[in-house]
Amino acid sequence: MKNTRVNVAIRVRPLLKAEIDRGETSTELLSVNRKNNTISLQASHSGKVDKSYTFDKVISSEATQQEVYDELGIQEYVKQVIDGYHATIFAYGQTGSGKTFTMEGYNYSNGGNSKNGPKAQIQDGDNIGIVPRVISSIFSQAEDTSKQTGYSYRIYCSFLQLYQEKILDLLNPNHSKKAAFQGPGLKLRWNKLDIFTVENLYNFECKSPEELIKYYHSGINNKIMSTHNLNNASSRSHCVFTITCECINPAKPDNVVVSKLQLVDLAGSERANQTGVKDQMAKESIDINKSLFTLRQVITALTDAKSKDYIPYRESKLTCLLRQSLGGNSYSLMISCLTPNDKFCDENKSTLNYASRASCISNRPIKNDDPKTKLVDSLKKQIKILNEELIKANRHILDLSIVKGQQGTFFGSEKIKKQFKEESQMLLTSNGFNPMSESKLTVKNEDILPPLSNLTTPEKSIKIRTHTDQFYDEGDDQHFPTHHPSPKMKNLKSSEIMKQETGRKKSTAMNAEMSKKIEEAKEAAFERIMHSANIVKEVLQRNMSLSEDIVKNHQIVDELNQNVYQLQRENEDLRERLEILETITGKDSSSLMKKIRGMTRTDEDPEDTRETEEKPQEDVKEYDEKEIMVLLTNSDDFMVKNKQSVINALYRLSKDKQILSKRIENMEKAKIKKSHMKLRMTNNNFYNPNGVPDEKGKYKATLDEGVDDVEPIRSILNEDELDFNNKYIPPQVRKGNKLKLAKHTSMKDKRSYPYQKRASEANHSAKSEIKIAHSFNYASKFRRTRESFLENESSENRKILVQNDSSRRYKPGKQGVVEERKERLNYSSGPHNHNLTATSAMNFDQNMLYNPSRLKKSPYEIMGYDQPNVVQGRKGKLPSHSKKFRSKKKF
Ligand SMILES: Nc1ncnc2c1ncn2[C@@H]1O[C@H](COP(=O)(O)OP(=O)(O)OP(=O)(O)O)[C@@H](O)[C@H]1O
Repeated sequence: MKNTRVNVAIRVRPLLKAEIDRGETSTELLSVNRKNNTISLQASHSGKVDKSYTFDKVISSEATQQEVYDELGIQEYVKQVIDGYHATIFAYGQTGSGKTFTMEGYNYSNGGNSKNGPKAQIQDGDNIGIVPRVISSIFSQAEDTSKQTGYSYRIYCSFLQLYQEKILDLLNPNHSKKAAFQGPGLKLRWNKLDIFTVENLYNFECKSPEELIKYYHSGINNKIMSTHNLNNASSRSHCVFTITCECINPAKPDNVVVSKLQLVDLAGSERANQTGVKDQMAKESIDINKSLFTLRQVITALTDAKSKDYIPYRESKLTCLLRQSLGGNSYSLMISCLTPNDKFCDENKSTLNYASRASCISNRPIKNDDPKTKLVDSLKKQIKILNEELIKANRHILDLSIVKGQQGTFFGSEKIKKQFKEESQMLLTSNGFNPMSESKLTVKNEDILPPLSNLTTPEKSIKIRTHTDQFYDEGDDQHFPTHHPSPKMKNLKSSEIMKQETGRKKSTAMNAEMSKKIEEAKEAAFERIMHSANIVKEVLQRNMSLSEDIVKNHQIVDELNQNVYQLQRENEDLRERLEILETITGKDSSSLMKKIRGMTRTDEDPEDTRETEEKPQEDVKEYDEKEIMVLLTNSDDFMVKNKQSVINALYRLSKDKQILSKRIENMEKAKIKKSHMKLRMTNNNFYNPNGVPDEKGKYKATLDEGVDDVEPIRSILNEDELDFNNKYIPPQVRKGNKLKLAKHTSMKDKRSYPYQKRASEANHSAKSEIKIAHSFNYASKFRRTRESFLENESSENRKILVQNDSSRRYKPGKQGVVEERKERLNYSSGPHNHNLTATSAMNFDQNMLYNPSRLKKSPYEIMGYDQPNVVQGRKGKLPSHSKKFRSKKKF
């Protein structure tokens, strides 16, 4: 198994005729060097190179489809699949950048009344893209390999689209019906190895390229396309065409190798203000952006050493489907498409950044052998190792048997036993033993010596002699007849014995002297060695301390790089969150973006900075959005506050939006009932964003039961910003600041309890009153937020938005001047009535929200968190709305 990177190629499309007609330009913002495979991005119109990137392949706009196919080495990927490996080719980039053109290459009709939008005009020719070329190539490659190896191949195909997080089968006719879009779609299952498979997906066997391409074309016709400002035929779903290849070896018919080639055409990221999409298409756009956001998170996590432990594959079905392609066992190629249009410099930069990150992802392709065959192979390997061990053991027994002069008992297969017996017989005969005297040689611990076969010949002979001498001294006549001393010794005369004795003494003395000298020499040598070893040790120690220093320095550099990288990531995160904000609110955040860019840019683009400085600061206390701006512009710790304030703003906006829609609904009902406007408030209006119930357990309603506020901004929240109920946790609470949490809880209790007590005494549904008050709070808060939005809207939009706001009972004005205060609803209230007059509600509203000093001190405001103020008043009384009372009252 070898590691391989995800290969990344860049393709820049030419400027389209429609773009030229609109007067859009491509003023070398992207300069492509096809030779070096580099692409540089120039800082807007300044001519300065902003950043230069190098990829595996960079293809400029004039390249033909055939050149793209050849230069990207698509044939190689097909070959890997034939050889039994998985491969993935996917196109990535913003909308209209040429992904579908690269993968399919067909022209699209102009949509019209067609059910699924523009239709592909299937044609053959030079313009066909990667998939049709792969289809014709895979069969020919399979045939060639089959001729060489004798293997046979079976080819299958499946085609799915991921539309609004639903998997739909493009080859299943039922899935192209409208009902299918409303259904749950196909299920995604995964196994222990985290391999995801789509349940019940049609998989057709194809005998020829014609059959395969027929299925591909029928799938293309079923996919959902639409027209928007940036693309006449824009994919509204991510499409995955999978070619499965089964390879059968006739010698091992049970071993079927199954490999897959995934060809993915992703939908492009898009901005609502550029594409001009509305209604259903706007929803599609949010889903596309969400899944691409997760894809980018996966790419980031795979290349970030810190977050490698958790890769968020499961957060989107798209990333589940690409699990094996990114950080998995597949050969992968990412084709990042760019548009040369100057307008999309930021989008191109983002694409290039993620492409360059993706090129650092490493995959581990493995051959997809049949699991049974894999097991058999591994068992065979084990048997081989065990046989080798057995041979070693037998050799050991053989050596011992020679030493003892006996035939040993050998182990293993008959063949091995026979081989060793013959060898041992030969050796015993050559050493003068009787090979026939076979005995059971028991191997004791002390017998286990290093195998003699491993030693060189002289050593071997010495060893054998040592053992034989040992037996000789013991006088083992029977087994060592040729070496037995007794007969010779008996025949020696005494003088000869004497001579031998003297000679032996002399030689012993000489030997002793020699051994003394040797010992001395040894000691001297040892000292010298020790001295040298000490020097080496010192040098090594010095080296070690030096290398430690180097490692430390590297760590410091790494940390610094990490910090820089982190800042860049946060900056990009912010941009993306703003995009999502823009998609949610339908509002152009480009002015905000400009400011942020102005903030982060220090040395360049003085124009932007000036613009930020010149814009007068407005009353920050009055408007939430301006509060954010102040945070953004004045903060030292820019990134942290910036992120938090954007989250707060998103959070408030999403809440306000939902509350407003509820409010509108209620008001509509009220209108119908004319004289008896009963505001039946359900628990839904009442919520406790921190999920902390009061001590009486009265405030059980949580975000989950009430408005599901987190969902629209969920994708931009980090794990640690949500509690186990998936609720957003404000930073102060998250940090475990118990004091603040306690204060926050007790204040809420103080304010709520007397009111409830009073309500129960009066047999009055305080709850519903509180809820109404909340509802009004929301409405007016929304109004304030809306006012700030309206300021930036064109007069036309402003008019429409104001008209649409059916809950607009208060005219815009500073510090809550209620102009329609006189309005009384024809509706009675009393202690036994479960409802509350609109006047009372207005009073709550006025009292609680339009007193700026109170607002300023609200704990929720201090915490940067938008909690509706719980009704506050004197015990047992409804809070007064008189000016006098209002001015006295304080938190
Ligand atoms: N290399 C190219 N040469 C000529 N025309 C191209 C090239 N690339 C793209 N185009 C044209 O640009 C337009 C947009 O391309 P395409 O539909 O492939 O974009 P896309 O990235 O798939 O967009 P979306 O994400 O919205 O589906 C099409 O009209 C296509 O024909």
